[in-house]
Amino acid sequence: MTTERVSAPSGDEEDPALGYYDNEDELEAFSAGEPGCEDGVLGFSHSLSGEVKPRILLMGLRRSGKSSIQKVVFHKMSPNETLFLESTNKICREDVSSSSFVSFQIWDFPGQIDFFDPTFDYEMIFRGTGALIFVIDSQDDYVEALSRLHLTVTRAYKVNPDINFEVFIHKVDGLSDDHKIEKQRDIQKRARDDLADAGLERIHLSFYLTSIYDHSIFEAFSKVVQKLIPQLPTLENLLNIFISNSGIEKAFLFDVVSKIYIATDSSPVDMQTYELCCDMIDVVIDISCIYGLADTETGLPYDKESMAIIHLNNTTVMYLKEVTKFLAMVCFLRKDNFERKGLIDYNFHCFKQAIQEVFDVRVKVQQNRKLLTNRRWSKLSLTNGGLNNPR
Ligand SMILES: Nc1nc2c(ncn2[C@@H]2O[C@H](COP(=O)(O)OP(=O)(O)OP(=O)(O)O)[C@@H](O)[C@H]2O)c(=O)[nH]1
Repeated sequence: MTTERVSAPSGDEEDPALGYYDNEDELEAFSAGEPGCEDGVLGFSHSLSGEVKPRILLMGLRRSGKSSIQKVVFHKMSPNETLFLESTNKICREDVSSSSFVSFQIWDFPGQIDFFDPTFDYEMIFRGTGALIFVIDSQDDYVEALSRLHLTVTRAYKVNPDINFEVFIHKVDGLSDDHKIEKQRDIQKRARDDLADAGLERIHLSFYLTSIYDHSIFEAFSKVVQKLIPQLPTLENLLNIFISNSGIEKAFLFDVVSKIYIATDSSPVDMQTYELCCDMIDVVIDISCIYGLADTETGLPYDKESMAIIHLNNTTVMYLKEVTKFLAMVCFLRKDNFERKGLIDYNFHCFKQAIQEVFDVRVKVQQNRKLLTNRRWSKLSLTNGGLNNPR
């Protein structure tokens, strides 16, 4: 996945598929109201181009672990290195675009920000938001975090009831299993009671137990991202058809860099299977990085030929194959069924073609949107004597 800091914000069009809306005026208003923003991190010079990306906000009290989550998941930072992260004092916006399917912006908020300062245009922020992740430090007293969560969620809901509210009960690595469950139950109950007391029980909060020291943070992020992929039901369907015709037990579609799985078939996911997939991707990428040649476009040593087969000691076979330049399919199947590898490969070929068609539709939608935007701009510049042309 390519992660980059961007200076140009995304488009202003209403996205029929995603239902998000960005607007240049709004962005500029926000920019003006947030004096601490760095150019190049939050430069809102021109937003009327390109694709609208769903926005994921990372919020929570200071030192709850927001920046660490972002660095570990999207920058491959080792968890121990996060000990040396400095406190964030500006909103950091980052574009994560690895494919048409996994493409969004992450906004990391400083913990100490006065979120409801009148100069801070929170309405604009929430209006274009797809998911709000609220991080609660489970190793700390969470009373203040809960009241902050309540305030944030209720304000955000008023502006945009379509936001997915995701609560990460974070840093659970220090807790025993019983303790984890107890904490989750307590936090969940208090948060929901607070909403019920305010007559807002219709607001749905999803809870996840997370830690950067294991795979739980990747799994939680996968679920958050999946909710923002409008093609998810189609992808799931394609995977169901693929596995039922190939004698495969479980299949995941992974983003190879972040190890976020963007879709899986409809059978339940267990953590161990997910962890094995992550380990397999690490092995493939690490070996390729050492001995392979990096693709000039993506910078990744991962291409059409990339594949791996691992025979586990319990008669299960893991099979990884490249789907697109950023995506890989990882499957689990019995050894006996792997004897029909020709059939699996043929079905995989059909699956890949179907995925390509889904991609093409999305690309067409984006191109049409771009055309429409350009037309609107040329009309605007004509009426203003050519002075308004942003280019
Ligand atoms: N044990 C443990 N520590 C964590 C975890 N995630 C983050 N931390 C630690 O928590 C501390 C604070 O992390 P940050 O990512 O800087 O927190 P933040 O929320 O971005 O803080 P601000 O920028 O001040 O808002 C760091 O020392 C991290 O190493 C985790 O899952 N487990």
